[in-house]
Amino acid sequence: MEYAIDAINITKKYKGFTLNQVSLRLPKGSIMGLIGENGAGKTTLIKLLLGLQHAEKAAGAGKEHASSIRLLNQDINTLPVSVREDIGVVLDDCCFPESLNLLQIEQILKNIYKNWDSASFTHYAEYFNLPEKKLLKDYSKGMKMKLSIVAALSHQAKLLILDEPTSGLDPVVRDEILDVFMDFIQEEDHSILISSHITSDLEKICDYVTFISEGHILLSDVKDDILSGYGLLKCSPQELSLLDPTAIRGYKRTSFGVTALVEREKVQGPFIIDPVNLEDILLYHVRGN
Ligand SMILES: Nc1ncnc2c1ncn2[C@@H]1O[C@H](COP(=O)(O)OP(=O)(O)OP(=O)(O)O)[C@@H](O)[C@H]1O
Repeated sequence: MEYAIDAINITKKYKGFTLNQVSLRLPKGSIMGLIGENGAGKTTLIKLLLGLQHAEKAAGAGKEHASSIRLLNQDINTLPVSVREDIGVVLDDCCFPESLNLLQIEQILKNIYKNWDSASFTHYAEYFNLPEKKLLKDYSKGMKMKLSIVAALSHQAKLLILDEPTSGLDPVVRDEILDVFMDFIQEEDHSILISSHITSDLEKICDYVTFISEGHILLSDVKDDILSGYGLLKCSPQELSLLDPTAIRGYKRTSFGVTALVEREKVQGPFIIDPVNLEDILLYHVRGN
């Protein structure tokens, strides 16, 4: 399988936080969602992938400690400018000068990107109803986010890396943005990594999902396999204690007994297991006893 992102054993240490030997592989042609609680390490991981932060040197000499980040088949440390242009980035803060308007920003971007596509920029700016003459400082939060997305989509990128591109936006705008991402992914060599707290957005568009918590990857797999492989089991504490412990990923006490996140195939017996969503999976992994 070819990977748009192939990151192995990435470690980053801050005071009080370690992103610990994280690996992440995004198959070419697909969308992966990155889900985790506040402070889980999503932005740190994204910045490492983009080379905006540097990972720690590998701990040992052996192959099992080897660490590398490859984007579009190139090592991040030696990424040619031409490949950098193939990566569209949206970070959670808008990085354009506030004193400029849309047209002035386009002039700057045109000079930066060799593959700049003015027609695409105009198309997406119109699609998102972005005013041409208004200064950026007078844009709403949603407009600024849309502008970042329009820019990322206008230099013929093959890989989009998006840090919370729909956070703080209303459902209508989010839906418009998700449609644009779905459109982008129609090209078979296009791929997207997207982090979000809005798990329903990720549930709509992602092929793969990676859960991260406290600097560790909890789970990374095909979204449909995750959703069909896990379920919520309501039972008594006694029944829970009889289950294979490895089947239980977390549980909460309720007024009726307990509700547990379980791996369906490891549960024997006449239990009814309810379907689960991505939010439940994160909550039970992180907060379930
Ligand atoms: N430059 C930095 N210096 C020190 N600590 C940092 C730095 N950047 C991030 N951290 C710490 O790393 C941890 C992970 O932060 P990160 O921003 O990656 O989380 P996140 O999953 O993106 O969170 P959120 O969902 O709130 O945006 C936090 O404890 C944060 O304080």
